[in-house]
Amino acid sequence: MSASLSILTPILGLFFAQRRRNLLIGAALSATTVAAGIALLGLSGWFITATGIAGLSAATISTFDVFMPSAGIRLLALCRTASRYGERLTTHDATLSVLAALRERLFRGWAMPGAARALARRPARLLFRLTGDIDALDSLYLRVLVPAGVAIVAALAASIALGFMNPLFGLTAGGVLFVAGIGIPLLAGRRATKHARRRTYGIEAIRARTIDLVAGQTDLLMAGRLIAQGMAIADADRYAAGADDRLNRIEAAVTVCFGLTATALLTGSLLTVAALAGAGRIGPPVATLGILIAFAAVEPFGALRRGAMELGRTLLAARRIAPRLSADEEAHCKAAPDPGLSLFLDGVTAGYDAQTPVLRDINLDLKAGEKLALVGSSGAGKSTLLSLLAAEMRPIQGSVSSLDATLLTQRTELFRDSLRGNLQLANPDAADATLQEALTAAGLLNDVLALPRGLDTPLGEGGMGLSGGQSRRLALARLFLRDTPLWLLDEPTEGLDGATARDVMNRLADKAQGRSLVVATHIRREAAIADIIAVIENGRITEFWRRGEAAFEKALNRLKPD
Ligand SMILES: Nc1ncnc2c1ncn2[C@@H]1O[C@H](COP(=O)(O)OP(=O)(O)OP(=O)(O)O)[C@@H](O)[C@H]1O
Repeated sequence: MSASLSILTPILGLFFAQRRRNLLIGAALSATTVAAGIALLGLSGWFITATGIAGLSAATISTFDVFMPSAGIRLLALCRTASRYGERLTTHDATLSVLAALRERLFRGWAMPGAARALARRPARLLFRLTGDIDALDSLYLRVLVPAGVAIVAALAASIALGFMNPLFGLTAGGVLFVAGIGIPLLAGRRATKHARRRTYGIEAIRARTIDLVAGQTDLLMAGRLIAQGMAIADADRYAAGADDRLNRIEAAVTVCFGLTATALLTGSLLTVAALAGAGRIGPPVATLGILIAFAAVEPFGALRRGAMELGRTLLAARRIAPRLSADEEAHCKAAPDPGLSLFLDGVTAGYDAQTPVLRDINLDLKAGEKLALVGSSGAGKSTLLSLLAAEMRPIQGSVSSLDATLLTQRTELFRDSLRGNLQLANPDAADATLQEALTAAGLLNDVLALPRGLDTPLGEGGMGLSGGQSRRLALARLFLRDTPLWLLDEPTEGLDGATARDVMNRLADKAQGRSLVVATHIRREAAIADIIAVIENGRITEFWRRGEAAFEKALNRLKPD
């Protein structure tokens, strides 16, 4: 368990690094609320009993001071209300702002090179990290740490107060409160971890399968798998519900344990104060005070019940998020090549798993400003090489260094946003004039100006509302807005008609002047832009020709004609 708790260290570090003052003030106010509540209940009990006894005789009725205790009760009541209000304000504000910062940090991590591939492979899982896991962390401070701290303060305060009546009484009550109050939530947290993890996986599966059902409805229907997919969702639902059921049982067991502890403590306290009062060591008002203090000291432990259940979920969330927090950002940054080079690969082996490398022993360098075409049959490893250069993946062996690069993938990724929003992804600060310049270079400005809302035209999911050619030109305009010294293009004109494709390539060649370019292609018109052709077969570079060499033209002529 201590190993599990150590997982919380980076998360706690983040909490306290960001809003240390507010979190500490919140915890202090929380402890004040509980201490005031215990004192209020104890003092009220003492006051009622003492007043009743004083009223029994005419001699004491006139000397009994009712003003001080009642003023004390009013003060404690006010203090409790004010500190509870202040605590809610401070702790919730601090927690929410820490979580917002954490969400931003994770999001930035996933916007880095390398993350797109992971996101594409496990979209549901990563979405859950940003939503469910971060939400689970808000329990860490509010429902686990603060209640645990407050419960310890309450146990200490009760132990000291009862210790004044009888040291053994104080020690025993404090011991029971500590052992049960902290032990039960820890045990429950430990038992809940497995089920919390299952519940999380179940919910992830429900989300992923439901998205597949909605997005792939037509394909599923054609393959006769629609009902099977529905059943797969029901399976995931049953799995999550089973885990939920186990968690509810654990929660119910915690409630029973806390109830039994509270009853045992109260019974013990009642018997102890009765014995002390019987022996004349304390009077009836102090006996009432003792029982009520024990009664009030149990209350904060009730709040830990929820925390105990959340502990499993929180530990799991922390375990999943912590590596991302400690992952050094430089790990994803590529090394820069020697001056004068735009990229340098030395003995590179790479692949999607270490057992089956896709690229083997690749040695390649490209001077700054040179343009390289990667050709080879389908599945040879061209796109994989581009991913390596874009730092989307890391080599299994060897080293890769390249200048800052922009990757234009085979698919045009357009979002449900305005045309302007889709363009500004490449350069969030770009003004309309810059966007229009990029659109002109991509040959799309006239089409955009013909639209009634121009740059404000909303696009549907996946760029719906634009033709294939227009979408590709929009992707091109986005590339032009990225002023990086190296552009990586994966079949940039695939799927376009000949005239549009030639136009796109001319515009690309224009804009690429002075930059380095690597284009993965099967088509002659795309490779024709290059100074060098590298042929990849089965993950190895088998040929390497420079413009001017006879074999360069031969290699070009082997490609698919325009
Ligand atoms: N995300 C992935 N996970 C696992 N294997 C992959 C992944 N992407 C590609 N591969 C495999 O890696 C090998 C090389 O694929 P890659 O896409 O690099 O080839 P390519 O030369 O670009 O092909 P094409 O010309 O058809 O685009 C193929 O066997 C492919 O199945």
